[in-house]
Amino acid sequence: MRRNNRKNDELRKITIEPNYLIHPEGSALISFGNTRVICTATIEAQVPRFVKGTGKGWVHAEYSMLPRATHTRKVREAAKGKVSGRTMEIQRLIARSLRSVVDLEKLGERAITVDCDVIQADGGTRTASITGAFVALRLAVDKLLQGGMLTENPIRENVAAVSVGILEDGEAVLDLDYIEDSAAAVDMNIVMTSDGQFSEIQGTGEEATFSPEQLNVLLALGKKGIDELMDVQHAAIVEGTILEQEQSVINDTHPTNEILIATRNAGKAKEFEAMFAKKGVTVKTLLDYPEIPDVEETGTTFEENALLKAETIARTFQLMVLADDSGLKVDALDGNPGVYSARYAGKMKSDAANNAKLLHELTDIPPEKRTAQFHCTLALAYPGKKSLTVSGEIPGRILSIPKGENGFGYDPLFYIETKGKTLAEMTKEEKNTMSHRAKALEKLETAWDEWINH
Ligand SMILES: O=c1nc[nH]c2c1ncn2[C@H]1C[C@H](O)[C@@H](COP(=O)(O)OP(=O)(O)OP(=O)(O)O)O1
Ligand SMILES: [Mg+2]
Repeated sequence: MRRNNRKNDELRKITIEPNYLIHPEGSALISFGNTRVICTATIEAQVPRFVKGTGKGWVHAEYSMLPRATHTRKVREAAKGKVSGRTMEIQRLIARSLRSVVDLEKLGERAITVDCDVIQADGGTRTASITGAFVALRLAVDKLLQGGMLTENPIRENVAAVSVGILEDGEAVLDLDYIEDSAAAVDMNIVMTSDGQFSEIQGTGEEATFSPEQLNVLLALGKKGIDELMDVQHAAIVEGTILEQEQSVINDTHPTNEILIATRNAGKAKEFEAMFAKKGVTVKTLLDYPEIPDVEETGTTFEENALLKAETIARTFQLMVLADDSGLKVDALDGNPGVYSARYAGKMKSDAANNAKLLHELTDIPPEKRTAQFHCTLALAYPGKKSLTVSGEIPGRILSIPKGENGFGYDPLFYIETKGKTLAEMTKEEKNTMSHRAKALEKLETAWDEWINH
C-alpha cells in the first residue's frame, strides 16, 4: 500500500474550480491532492513576430511557483532576475502540450498566453499545470466563440497530463506525490489527448533503468489516470461555461420567462420557440450550448428517453429543463420506427435518409394500410422534484412521395386526412395548432401550475 492508503493506479483527489479569478478570459484552480495551481488564459491581439501576417495564432505558457509553495522559501525568480532552466523547460512543455490540440489557423491572428502559478507544490506540478491550463484555455476560447469573435472552435481535442513512476520497491504507480517522487527509481510525465494519442512522454530512469515491459505498464497507468482527469476537466468546463449564464434561472422557484429545452433538433427548437413566444417565454436549447455532451437515448419508450434527457440536463445544470422525445409509429411496421425514429437510417440522424428508408420499407403497402401516428412525449424536470410527463399523438397516413417544404423530419410524408395536406404543407403556425407536440404542450400547460406549486 502507498502513502495515504492509495492504490497503485489511484489518482490523488482531483478538483478543478473553473472561473477561479474574475479578470482573465479563462481561469481555473486545479488540485492534484496537495498540489495546487492557478491557471489563467489571456487572449491578446498581438502575436509573436514569426507568425505575424500568416493569419495564424499562437499559444504561449509561463510557469512559476510562489516562494512558499515549497517546504522552505524559494527566492522568487523575479528577485534573481533570471528564469531557471527548470522553469523554462516546464513552460515550454505546457505550451507544446496545449498547441498539440489547438488549430492555430482556426485561432486566427491572436495569441493566448496561459499562466500557471503553483501556489502549493507536492509533486506533479507540471502535469497539474497542463491539465488545469487546458481548462482555462478552453473557457477563454468559449468566450471568443460566444462573443462571435470566432466562428469555428480551434480546439481539436482535450489534453491532460499525469505523472507515473516506479517506486524504490519496484511498484509502478500513478500520480506521485512529492515524497514518492523524490525516492522514485523511474519517473515519467505523460501528456495525452482525448482521442487517446500521446502529445508528449518524458521518462527518466535515473536511479534504475526500465524495461519495455515496465514502460508499457507505466503507459497503461497513465492512460487510466488521464481518462479520469478528462472527466474532471469536462465537468469543470461545462460548469464554467453554463452555470454562470444560467445561475439567474436557478434561483427562481417559479417558472421564469426562460426555459431550457434539452434538444439539439433545430426543427423542434423552432416550434418550441414559436409556441413559447406566445406566452412571453424565451426558449434556449442545447444548440446554444455546443459543449454540453449528448445524452444517450438508451430508453425503450418515449417517456424513458424524454425523462433521461430532461433529468440529466436538469441535474447537471441545476435548472428546470423540458425535453421532447418524439417519433413516428407506423401500423404496417408494428409501430416502428417509434422511439428509434431519429436513428432509423443510422447514427447520422439524417431526415432525408430516414424518409427514404421509410418509403422503402412501405414499398408494397397500399394507401389504406399506411396509417400511422406521430407521437410526442414531453418531460419537465427540476432538480429534487419528481418530473412531469405528458404525451400528445395525432393520426395520419404515410404518402409514397414527399409533399411540402416546411417543417422537418418526417413532415413531408405525414398526410393529415382532415386537412388534406401533409405537415410539411402547413405553415409553422398551422402545424403548431394541431401537431403531436402542440397537443402535448397543451397538456403540459394544464398540469404545469399544480406541478410547480406542489
Ligand atoms: O414534428 C415532427 N415532424 C417531423 N418529424 C418529427 C417531428 N417530431 C419528431 N420527428 C422525428 C424527428 C426525429 O427523427 C424523431 C425524433 O427523435 P428524437 O430523439 O425525439 O429527437 P432528435 O434526436 O432529433 O433530437 P433531440 O433528442 O435532441 O430532441 O422523430
Ligand atoms: Mg434524440
